Amino acid sequence: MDSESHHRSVLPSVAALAAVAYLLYGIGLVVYRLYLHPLAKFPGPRLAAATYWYEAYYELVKTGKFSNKISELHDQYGPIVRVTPYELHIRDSRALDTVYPAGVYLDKERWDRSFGSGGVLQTVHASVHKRRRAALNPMCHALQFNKSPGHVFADGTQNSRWNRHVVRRTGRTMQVLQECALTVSRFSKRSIMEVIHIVHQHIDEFTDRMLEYEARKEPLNVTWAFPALTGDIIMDYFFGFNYGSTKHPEFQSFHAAFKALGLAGHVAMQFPWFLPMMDYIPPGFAEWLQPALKPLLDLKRDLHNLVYRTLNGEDLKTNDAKRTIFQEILSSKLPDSEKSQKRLEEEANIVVAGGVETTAFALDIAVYHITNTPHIYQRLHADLVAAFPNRSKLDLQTLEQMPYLRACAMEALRLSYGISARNPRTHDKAIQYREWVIPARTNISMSIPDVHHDESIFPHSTKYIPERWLGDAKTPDGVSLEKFMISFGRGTRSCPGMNLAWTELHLIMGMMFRRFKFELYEPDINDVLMEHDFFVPRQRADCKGVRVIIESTVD
Ligand code: HEM
Repeated sequence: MDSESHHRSVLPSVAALAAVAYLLYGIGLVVYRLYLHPLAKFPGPRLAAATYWYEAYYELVKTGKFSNKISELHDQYGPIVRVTPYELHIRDSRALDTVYPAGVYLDKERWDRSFGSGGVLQTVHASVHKRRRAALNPMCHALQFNKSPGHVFADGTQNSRWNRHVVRRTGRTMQVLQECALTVSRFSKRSIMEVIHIVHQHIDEFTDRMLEYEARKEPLNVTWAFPALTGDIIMDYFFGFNYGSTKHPEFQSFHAAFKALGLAGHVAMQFPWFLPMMDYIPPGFAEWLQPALKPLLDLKRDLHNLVYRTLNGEDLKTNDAKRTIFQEILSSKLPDSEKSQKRLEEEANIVVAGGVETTAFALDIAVYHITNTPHIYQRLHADLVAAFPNRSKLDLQTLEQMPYLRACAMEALRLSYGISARNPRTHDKAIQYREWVIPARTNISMSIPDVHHDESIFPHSTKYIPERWLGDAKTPDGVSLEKFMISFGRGTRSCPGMNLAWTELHLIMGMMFRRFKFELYEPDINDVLMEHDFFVPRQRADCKGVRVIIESTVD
């Protein structure tokens, strides 16, 4: 036999051996996961315990429907279910403190697969997250005040050993604010006021656009308009410039691009090669494939340039905000490896992604339900008229003290969820949950929509009922209702953009419901209902968006 034919005869047997070895490995892995793995004793479908293809089927084939399936599994198996080979999901609002304990930095696994490892949101390791988060905090209006070390505040956060505590301005933290009285209120007002003129400026532009639609008697699609507004605010706030989306005739913003990305996060989660591959696709080709991606591709290009030039010491702001996020990170104590071009770009992308759609969707929900429920509109409008007899002057401080406005915003936040994805944490120690001992280093997740639709806490949970937040709102067993409003997450990884989001909600809702009244155009509840869990909640693909006919109020 010559050497060529010898090679030909050997090759198939090598391939066959490799195939057999792979098959045996696969069988061994499945047997291990089903019978020998420490999670083997936990309830759940065997297929989900055996392979990630179970998750992949519901996320990819059924398009973002694994969270629905998980709800069905909880109905069948109880409050704790093994949903993938290495993950337990809990549906039990009372377990929040166990999974997201106050002041404890925990690992968060797998989100880096969907979004890359550079942003704070998807950082896996607790120690790295802590450093990255500290570098961002000055941008997020962290408020610091004296309180004894170890003190646990009403929002569940624990005071650090430096005798300082970070307070954020949310409904929940109002209790914290009460605890520390005047000192914090003063700091809080000052920090918000540093950027308030920029927010006001964009809201004024938005008001002009509303007047334009009113004059033309044309319905305004707020589902498209709000991301333009929140996008301009975020861009100015973090990067010192904006794309003028609010002024754009069609409110061109990142919204269409985020919508078009839809499944991409789930694809990347299942196939680790997907994200790196995307980096190699020339932007022009990506835009040709999916024109809706243009604004995000522009953003990517602009952020790349901005980071590059900032790294070279240029000051590139076009507005009068104090510093850009890049200057903030570069002057932080992060090691140099954390200040690379790629890392800064990924961080920048994540704050845009985190701040634009979340706030906009909460506003959609508010506009839809308040307009659709006349008694809510009437009460809110009457409150606003009483607080602001002069319709053209609205100030944040007064708006923040209006209980019904706040209740309307809380209900919008509750029904918009923030993030619909399972929110995982990995604890270093074993955890006791009911009769179960969850082994150390297990990936445990809970989901915000589950808590927000817990009927024992929020009766008629699918309904928009601001009144549930009025007065000293409590659960039937006397726990503050705000403990279960987790749109901004919980614990050390909770949303750092809360201050800004609340400021936007107060000012935008205040302006809209003081100065205008609305009529829904072709109302469709599906415009504000989650159909797909694409990490953030997404509506049915054929939804046209919340559209309103605008009329200026005369009082
Ligand atoms: C209504 C508005 C918003 C909602 C409901 C919301 C919700 C959330 C949630 C649920 C998380 C994840 C928390 C976790 O992993 O436990 C998060 C994280 C984050 N959000 Fe927001 N967000 C909002 C607005 C904003 C804004 C305006 C910004 C930017 C200024 C922002 C920036 C971020 C960032 C950077 C993170 C990652 C934090 C970390 O992992 O430490 N968000 N947000």
